[in-house]
Amino acid sequence: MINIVLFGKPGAGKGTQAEFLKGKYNLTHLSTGDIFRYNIKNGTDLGKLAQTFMDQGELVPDDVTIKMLQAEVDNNPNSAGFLFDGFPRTLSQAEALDVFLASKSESITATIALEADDEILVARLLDRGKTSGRPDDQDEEKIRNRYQEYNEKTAPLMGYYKEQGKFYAVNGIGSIDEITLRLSEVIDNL
Ligand SMILES: Nc1ncnc2c1ncn2[C@@H]1O[C@H](COP(=O)(O)OP(=O)(O)O)[C@@H](O)[C@H]1O
Repeated sequence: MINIVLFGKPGAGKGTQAEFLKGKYNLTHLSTGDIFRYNIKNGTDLGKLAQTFMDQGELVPDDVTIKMLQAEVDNNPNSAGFLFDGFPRTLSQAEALDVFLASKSESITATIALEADDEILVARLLDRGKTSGRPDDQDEEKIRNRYQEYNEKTAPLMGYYKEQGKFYAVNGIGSIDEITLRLSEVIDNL
C-alpha cells in the first residue's frame, strides 16, 4: 500500500494533480476541502459547522476534521492506497493520522509538496474564484487569511515529515503535465 500526502499552499494545484495521480497509481483520493464542500452542498450538520470556518478562510477544528477523515478511510477498506489532499494541515492532524494508520499496520509513504510563490498563488485563487463559486476564493482578505493559517499551522508539518525522512518537494510552476511528471518521478522512486 502506498499512502501519499500532497502538500502545498492554497492554490498550489493539489486537487488538479490528484486527479491525474489517483488514476495512475490506483489511489483513493481524499480531499478534505472537497468532502467539506460536498457536505455544505447537501446541508448536513458537518457542512453547516464547517462552513462557518471555511467562509472566513479559517481551518475547521481538528477534532471534526480528524473524525471525518478517519471515517472516509474506513469507508474504503479495499483501497490500494490513499492520496491525502488538504490533510493533514496541523501537527495534531499529522500525529492523529500516524496513530490511525499504525492501528491498521499502515503508514505514510511520502509527503510531496508542490511549491509556488505566494503572489502567483493569490492571483490563481482570485482567478479560480471567478468561476468556482467558492466564497473563500473571491475575497483577497480571506485568501490572505488562508495563507496566514498555512504559515502558522501547516508549514510546521514540513519539519515533522522531514524528521521522518518522508518529505519531498517539487516545483509547482509549469504546465499541468510537467508537474504531473515531476510528481511521478518522486513516486516512482519511492
Ligand atoms: N485538514 C483540514 N483541516 C481543517 N480545515 C480544513 C482541512 N482541509 C480543508 N479545510 C477547510 O476547507 C477549506 C478549503 O480547503 P481546500 O479545498 O483544500 O482549499 P485550498 O487548499 O485551496 O485552500 C480550508 O480553508 C479549510 O477551511
